Amino acid sequence: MLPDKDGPGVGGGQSSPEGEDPSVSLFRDYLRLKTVHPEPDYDAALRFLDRIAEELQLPMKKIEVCPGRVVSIMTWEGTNPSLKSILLNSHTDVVPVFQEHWKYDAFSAFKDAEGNIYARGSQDMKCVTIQYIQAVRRLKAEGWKPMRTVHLMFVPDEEVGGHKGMETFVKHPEFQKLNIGFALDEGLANPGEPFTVFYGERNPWWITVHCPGSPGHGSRFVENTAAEKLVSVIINSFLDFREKEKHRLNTSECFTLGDVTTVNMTMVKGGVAYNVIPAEMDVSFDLRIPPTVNLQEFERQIKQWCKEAGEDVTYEFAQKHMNQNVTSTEENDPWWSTFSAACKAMNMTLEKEIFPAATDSRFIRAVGIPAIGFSPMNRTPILLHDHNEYLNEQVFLKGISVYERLIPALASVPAFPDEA
Ligand code: MET
Ligand SMILES: [Zn+2]
Ligand SMILES: [Zn+2]
Repeated sequence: MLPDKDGPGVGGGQSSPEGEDPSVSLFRDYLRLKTVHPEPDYDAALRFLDRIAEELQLPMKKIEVCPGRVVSIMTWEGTNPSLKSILLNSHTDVVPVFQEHWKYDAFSAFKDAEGNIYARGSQDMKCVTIQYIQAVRRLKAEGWKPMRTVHLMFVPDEEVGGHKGMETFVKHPEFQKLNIGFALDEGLANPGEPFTVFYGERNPWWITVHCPGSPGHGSRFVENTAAEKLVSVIINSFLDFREKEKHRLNTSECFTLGDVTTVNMTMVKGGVAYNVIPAEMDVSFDLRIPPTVNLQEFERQIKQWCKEAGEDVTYEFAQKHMNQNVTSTEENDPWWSTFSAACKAMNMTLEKEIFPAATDSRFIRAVGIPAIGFSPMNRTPILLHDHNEYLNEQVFLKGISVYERLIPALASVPAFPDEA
């Protein structure tokens, strides 16, 4: 089959490849925008979203949270706008690709004979962005109106830690003005029939351990070297702990990745020449810690590991998320019960988990707003950040219908006693 040569389509589907659902064409157009790190083309995404807002006839607000980093919000005002609103969140950026490992150009959104659409962002999370948009488009076309206001939010820089995106924006007065009661954000695919939903996340800690030591000539037995401390930190502490956690995950039937701590050594630095013993070596780790772990105790453990490696061994954090809020999935919680009942009514089975990586939901939960991570992709291998990331068009289309039911359900949650 020849690669698809159709140019970018338009939202209404005016230039869809023949026989293709216009929602699929719109999805593929969006996938072709190179919002890829390290230099995402955010302007292209903003132009795309501007056009959508115009088509949907929804007002769009843009807030530049940091230079060149704009959060945009399309607002569908509810019939009772004083009630708390519903947030449909998605990030616009995607992670880099190793093109040589891809079957197709990662930004061509090639669709194969089975309807699998290959592109960076097809699962993470451009699918969800377009699903929200198309669900809203259909609901508007049907003449339905929300009671609670619905905000569609498009955020930059999630994939690089959210510092110039959601982390900053949740503290902005414009965020508070949105008066959000409940948020939906990204989840993960599920290879089986059920859908996975995430009610919390592991805390990401990015840590660098500095190991100073005595320098000297590479031909001698110098005492107290940086390398000896580095080995002690790596082997006797972090990686030992890593093995224990891996064992805990592999021997427990009821654990998923989100229930244990992962540790990965991701960077090592140090040294200038073969024959010069360096005065310092640094090692960095990516840690992901479940919300059930006592973080103060865990940091004491890290401090102890460093101390055992040498009195002068220190550490610093590049990322240290401390908030452990999780979202209620009790049946008496009005948001959860509405969400789960709507899924049940569509015969969907849900698997509740802790998200193993990190999303912008952690910042939303940290300011006290309940958030559920959910990307409606079942029968789909988990391929986010991987080579040959794809999503089947039928799964994608089904997801639009899912939001077409979820949005009205959530926007109709009756006023709480404390709401105006
Ligand atoms: C820890 S910052 C978040 C970046 C990315 N989503 C990850 O989980 O690695
Ligand atoms: Zn994502
Ligand atoms: Zn991601």
